[in-house]
Amino acid sequence: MLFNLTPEQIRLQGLAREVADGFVSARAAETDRSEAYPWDNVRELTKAGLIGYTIPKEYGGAGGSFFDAVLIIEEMARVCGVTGRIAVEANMGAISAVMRYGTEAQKKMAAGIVLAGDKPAICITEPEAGSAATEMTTSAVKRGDVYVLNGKKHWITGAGVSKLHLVFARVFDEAGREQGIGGFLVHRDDEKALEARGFRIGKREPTMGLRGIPESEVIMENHEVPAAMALQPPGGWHRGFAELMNAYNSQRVGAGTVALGIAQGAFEHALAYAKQREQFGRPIAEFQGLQWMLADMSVQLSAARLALYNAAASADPFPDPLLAAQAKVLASEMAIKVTTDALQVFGARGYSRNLPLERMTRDARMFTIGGGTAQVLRTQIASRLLGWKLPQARDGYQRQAAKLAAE
Ligand SMILES: CC(C)(COP(=O)(O)OP(=O)(O)OC[C@H]1O[C@@H](n2cnc3c(N)ncnc32)[C@H](O)[C@@H]1OP(=O)(O)O)[C@@H](O)C(=O)NCCC(=O)NCCSC(=O)CCS(=O)O
Ligand SMILES: Cc1cc2nc3c(=O)[nH]c(=O)nc-3n(C[C@H](O)[C@H](O)[C@H](O)COP(=O)(O)OP(=O)(O)OC[C@H]3O[C@@H](n4cnc5c(N)ncnc54)[C@H](O)[C@@H]3O)c2cc1C
Repeated sequence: MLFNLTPEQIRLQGLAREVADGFVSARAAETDRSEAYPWDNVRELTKAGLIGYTIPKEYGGAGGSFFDAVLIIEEMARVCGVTGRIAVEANMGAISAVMRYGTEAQKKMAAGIVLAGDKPAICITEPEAGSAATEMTTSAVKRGDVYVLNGKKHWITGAGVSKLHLVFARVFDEAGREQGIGGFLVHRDDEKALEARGFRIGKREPTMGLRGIPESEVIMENHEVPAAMALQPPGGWHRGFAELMNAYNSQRVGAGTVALGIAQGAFEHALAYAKQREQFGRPIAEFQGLQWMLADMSVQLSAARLALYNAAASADPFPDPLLAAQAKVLASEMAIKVTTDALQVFGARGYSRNLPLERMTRDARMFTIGGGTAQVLRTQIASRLLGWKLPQARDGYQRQAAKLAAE
C-alpha cells in the first residue's frame, strides 16, 4: 500500500462511509429524479463536520488536508455523485482560495458561511469563454471603494442554492486600464436584495446527470462589490488568474475523486451482481468474459485512486498542477468506461431506471468536461512536460514574442 492512512484518516473515512451508506445512499435516486438540491444530505454532512473540513481550526474548521477531503468525497460519490460534488466545493476550490489568499475579514466571513452548510460557487466560465477562460469579458471596474461588476457566467454549479460566490473578472482601475484577472466575493444571503443590486441567477440547464444540483447562469449588471471583498492573490492582479487557478487545482483533484467514487460504487454493484445472477445454470461471474471485465475495472480504479491520492498529497499549499491534471484525465476517462462496463454486467436490468447503474453512467459523463476538458488538460500536461508555453490562439506565439520583447 503506497498510502498508509493515519488512524485519524481511517476514522474520518469510516465516518464518511457511515454517513454515506446510512443516510445519503437512501436519497440518491430521489435526488436524481426530483432534481432538487439535497438539503437533508447537506444538513447531515454539516452535522458530521464534513462540510468545511479543510477550513483551518482558527476559523472553526477541522484543519483537514486536501487528502482528507478526498477520502470524504470518494465515500459520498460512491453512493451519490451530487453529494460528492457538494463535498468538493465545501472543502476545495473557492473556499480554499479564500483561506489562502483572503484578508482576515474575508476568511472569517467565508468560513462562517461554509461551516453553516454552504457549498460556495466558483464562477469562471462564460458563454464565449469556456476552455479559453482567459478570454473572459466579465469586468470589475474600480470606482472609489467598490468594484462594479458586469457580465454573464454560465454552467455555474450551485447557482441558485449557493450563498458564497467567487466570481472571476477582468479588473480595470479607475482610469480604465486593465490590471489582470481577479476574484470577487459575493454573499447571496438575501436573494431579492441582491437581485435589486444587479446580481441575479439566470436560466438553469437541463443536465444529463448530476441532476440534484443546479447548473445555472449568474448575471451581473452594474453590481457593486465592496473593494474589501476583492480577493487579490499575493502576486497582484497581473498574476491573479494564474494564482487563482493554482488554488483551483484542489477542485480538479476533487472533481476527479467524484468520478472515482461513482465508478467505485458502480463496480461494487457489478461485482456483487455477477456472483448472484445465474445463466446457463451457473453464476455469470464464472464466465471468463465477465471476470476479465471486473479485473480491468479494478485495475483502472486502483490506478486512478493512486494518481488522485498522489495529487492530493502533493499540496503545497495546493496540489501540483501537473499531477492534478494527470489524475483528473485518468479518473474522468476511467469513470466513463467503468460505469458503462458495470451497467453491461447487469444486462437489461442495468439499463432500467429502477437500479442506480444508469444514473451512475450519466453522472460519470461530466468529468471529462467540467473543471477543464480532457483535451485542454492534455495540453496543460504537455506544456508542463515540455517546459514550453503552448498558446492555443492562432496568433498566440506572435503575442508571446511581442510580450517578451516588451519586457
Ligand atoms: C489556462 C487556460 C484557460 C488557457 O488559457 P491561456 O493559454 O490564455 O493561459 P495560460 O498561459 O496557459 O495560463 C495563464 C497563466 O495561468 C497559469 N495557469 C493556468 N492554469 C493553471 C493551473 N491549473 N495551475 C497553476 N497555474 C495555472 C499558467 O501557468 C500561466 O501562468 P504563467 O504565465 O505561465 O506564469 C486553459 O488551459 C484552461 O485551463 N482551461 C480550462 C478552464 C477551467 O478549468 N475552467 C474550470 C471552470 S470551474 C468548473 O468547471 C467546475 C467544475 S467542477 O467539477 O468542479
Ligand atoms: C456539469 C458541469 C459543471 C460545471 N461547473 C462549472 C462551475 O461551477 N463553474 C464554472 O466556471 N464552470 C463550470 N463548468 C464549465 C466548464 O468548466 C466548461 O464546460 C469547460 O471548461 C469547457 O468549456 P466549454 O463547455 O465552453 O467547451 P469549449 O471550450 O467550447 O470546448 C468544446 C470542445 O472543444 C475542445 N477544445 C476547446 N479548446 C481546445 C483546445 N485548445 N485544444 C483541444 N481541444 C479544445 C474541448 O475539449 C471540447 O471538446 C461546468 C461544466 C459542466 C458540464
